[in-house]
Amino acid sequence: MSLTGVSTGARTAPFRGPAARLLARSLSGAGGPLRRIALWSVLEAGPALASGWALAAALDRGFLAGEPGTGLLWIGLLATLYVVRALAERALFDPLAACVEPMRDALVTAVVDATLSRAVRGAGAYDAAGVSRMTSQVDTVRLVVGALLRTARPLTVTLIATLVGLAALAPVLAAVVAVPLAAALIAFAVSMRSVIRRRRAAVVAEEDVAASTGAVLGAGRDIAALGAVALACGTTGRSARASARASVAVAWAAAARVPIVLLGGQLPLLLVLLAGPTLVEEGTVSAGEVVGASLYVTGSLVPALQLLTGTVAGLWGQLQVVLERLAAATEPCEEPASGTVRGDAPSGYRIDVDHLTFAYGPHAEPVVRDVRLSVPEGDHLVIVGASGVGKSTLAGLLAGLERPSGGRILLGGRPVADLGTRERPAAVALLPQEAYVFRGTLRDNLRYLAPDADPAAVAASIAAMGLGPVVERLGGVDAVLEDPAAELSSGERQLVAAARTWLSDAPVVLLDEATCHLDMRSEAVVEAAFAARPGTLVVIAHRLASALRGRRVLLLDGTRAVCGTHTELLAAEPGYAALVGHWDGTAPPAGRPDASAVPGE
Ligand SMILES: Nc1ncnc2c1ncn2[C@@H]1O[C@H](COP(=O)(O)OP(=O)(O)OP(=O)(O)O)[C@@H](O)[C@H]1O
Repeated sequence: MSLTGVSTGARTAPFRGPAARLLARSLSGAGGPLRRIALWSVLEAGPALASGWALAAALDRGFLAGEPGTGLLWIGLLATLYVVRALAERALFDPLAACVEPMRDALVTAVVDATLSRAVRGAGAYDAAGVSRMTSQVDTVRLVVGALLRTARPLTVTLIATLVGLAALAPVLAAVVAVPLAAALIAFAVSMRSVIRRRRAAVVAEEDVAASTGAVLGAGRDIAALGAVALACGTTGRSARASARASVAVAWAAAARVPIVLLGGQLPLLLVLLAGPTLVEEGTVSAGEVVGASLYVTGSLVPALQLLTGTVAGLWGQLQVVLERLAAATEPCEEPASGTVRGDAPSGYRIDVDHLTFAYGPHAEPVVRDVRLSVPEGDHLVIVGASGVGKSTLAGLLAGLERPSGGRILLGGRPVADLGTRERPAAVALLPQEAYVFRGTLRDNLRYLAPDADPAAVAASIAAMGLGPVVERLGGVDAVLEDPAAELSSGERQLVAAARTWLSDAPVVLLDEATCHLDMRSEAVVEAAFAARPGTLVVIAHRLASALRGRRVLLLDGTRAVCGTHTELLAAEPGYAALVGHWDGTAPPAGRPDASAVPGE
């Protein structure tokens, strides 16, 4: 099983499709630093280009020709090139950082954007653990790209410079080296397919271990109570063994690359040494050129091939797999109805709930079952019920955030779930428990749903919510909230979010325990302000006082939805009386529920 749902199929070619596009997108602003890196790489290539050539000259024109001073001069030149390379390597760190750090920011932004837009559009559950896992994968990409720029780049430069240097020194020896080297590079490219396939399988297997271990740890008490320890251990053990097998397969793929170094590095050296004496005798090459060619092979080619088949191959495979997973997770989801109302716009804002049923999965028990309800324009309805009975689910359905599994909800005659992403919050404002105050001024926060609100309207919303002391403490509505989570308490954040909703034009407001962090007095102020605001108010209550303030109460008891006034429900519904008793400890008097209430029948 893959946690991110990425296929483990046979797609093995490196950097195609979404993974390549994601990498290109994240590096799109790095043109300048990449050009600087390329420039410094040319200087870095000096020793690889000139080492064999300088050594051959030192021997042929210096030490072997009885001119040790000239020989030393050539050796000195080579040493200078090494110093220049060291300086170039040092200068590379700045452009490297300028390349990978913005890339990390771009990837994190893409991950968070995709997760938020999926959650907002209802295309997937909000997955905080997934965001955390993906941001750690982003860090892996940053580290691997940084490491590849430090290894693969000089490696490529070295390979090219070595071949150029060798060809300039002794073309015949260059030909001897080039043929097995080309064969080795082709074998390497082919082997990378299997490396990436095996590495992908290893990552998926690791995720399986994490998932199965997490499931077992999360249900530890249940497993112990069932006496199913052996069964649970068997499951996680199988995942662990599969992961170990996948890791061994990766190691075999790495080991299988050793012959590539023998083919592309050691064999050319052998050929140069075998052919050298004959070529020297024929006068085709000098002794110094044979030694110089050997230095090109042993000093540059063999280390480069070792680096290529070891570190670089591993990093490349890792980058490919991680980018694939990030690309799958950050694929944009479709914008429903391009933010417009499908079909006709709602006429009015009466809510009609007809045989509404909703389950969180195709095989799950319905949380909301066959509910019928009418909420006329301007109503003040309070929804109550035991914890977990489905109140928030119903609120989400009324706000059009969830689509009914059966039945329908009409707002002004139009299915609320069909409203576009812009019209929906303008028609139905859902204020949940977790108030979100974003970074910026208080004024921008308050006017988010009503960008045209004038200062007087903003001041009215502040007064209506009793937010004045908070605004004063922060230094006015234009004070910038740098870190709202730290600067405001949970209750203050709820007040800001409430004022924002109060200021909006939404004709229907749903308060889903939106005042749970306020004291009773502040909660009364907020609910009274919303009740006095034109439009419909639906409150999910967590206190008796909220139920008492409503015009009607809808009781969810898990099997039915019963609607009536507080007095009527108290009289006729033992479940409601029990809830009220739980809230304030009083015994319910007798009475009769509202006959017009529309429970599931
Ligand atoms: N996204 C979800 N996926 C699956 N099940 C869910 C999801 N959200 C809620 N549930 C389940 O649906 C049921 C109803 O949850 P809901 O939050 O609507 O109840 P509630 O009455 O609002 O509870 P509370 O008063 O504790 O907030 C619960 O059993 C809950 O575990």
